[in-house]
Amino acid sequence: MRLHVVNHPLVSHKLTVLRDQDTDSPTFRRLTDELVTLLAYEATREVRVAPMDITTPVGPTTGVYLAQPKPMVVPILRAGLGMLDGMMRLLPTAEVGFLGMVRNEETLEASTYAERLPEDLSGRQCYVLDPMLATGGTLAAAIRFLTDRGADDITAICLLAAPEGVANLEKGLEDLDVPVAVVTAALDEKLNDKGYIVPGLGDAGDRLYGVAH
Ligand SMILES: O=P(O)(O)OC[C@H]1O[C@H](OP(=O)(O)OP(=O)(O)O)[C@H](O)[C@@H]1O
Ligand SMILES: O=c1cc[nH]c(=O)[nH]1
Ligand SMILES: [Mg+2]
Repeated sequence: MRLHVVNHPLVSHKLTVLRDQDTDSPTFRRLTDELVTLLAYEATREVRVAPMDITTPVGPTTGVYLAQPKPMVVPILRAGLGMLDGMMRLLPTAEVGFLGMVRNEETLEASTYAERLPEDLSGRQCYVLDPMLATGGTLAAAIRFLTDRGADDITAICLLAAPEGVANLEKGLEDLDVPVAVVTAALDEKLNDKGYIVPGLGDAGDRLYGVAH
């Protein structure tokens, strides 16, 4: 598994405001959107392209276009939905599939409550969107779900990651014969005893959309 922590002053600045407990929901949503677009630029570095001949007003040349099959963008509900527009701004022709997952706040086990994805993802590059990589349980299950359907290249975009979650993910996917990359704006210090990222930003879903329970 490849971990890429995007090191850029604009990313750090936006992330600082995002983390601030006094940042309200509308601002939190806008900053999430902006951060994702910046992270997506790095995350799509290996997106598959094919050569294409075109003619400019001055003469012929060969460029590239996004290869078929189209990339699949997979936001993990709820919080990942806040990252979708920012991603689609860079990859407007991608397809979108949805995974609804929730972490049990007592056991920290992730479970899937909804899915809307093609049965066959053979040969598809998938971009998973989830702001928080905490214990890694949610992302590990999501990646396994996609590779079980044939996805052959997975990149996850997360706003924040915890070292424990990265290690768990690496271990949990050891047997997987599919390249996996995680692109994040920051690798934080640790998890607290409730499985929250420290210093983190709190509950991403609640800060985007309001308290769920
Ligand atoms: O790495 P993990 O320990 O599995 O935790 C991370 C998950 O927890 C949060 O989702 P949550 O269960 O709060 O659902 P929500 O997005 O609906 O708020 C977050 O959005 C991730 O999906
Ligand atoms: O810090 C955390 C951990 C899991 N989910 C969140 O939204 N935040
Ligand atoms: Mg939540």
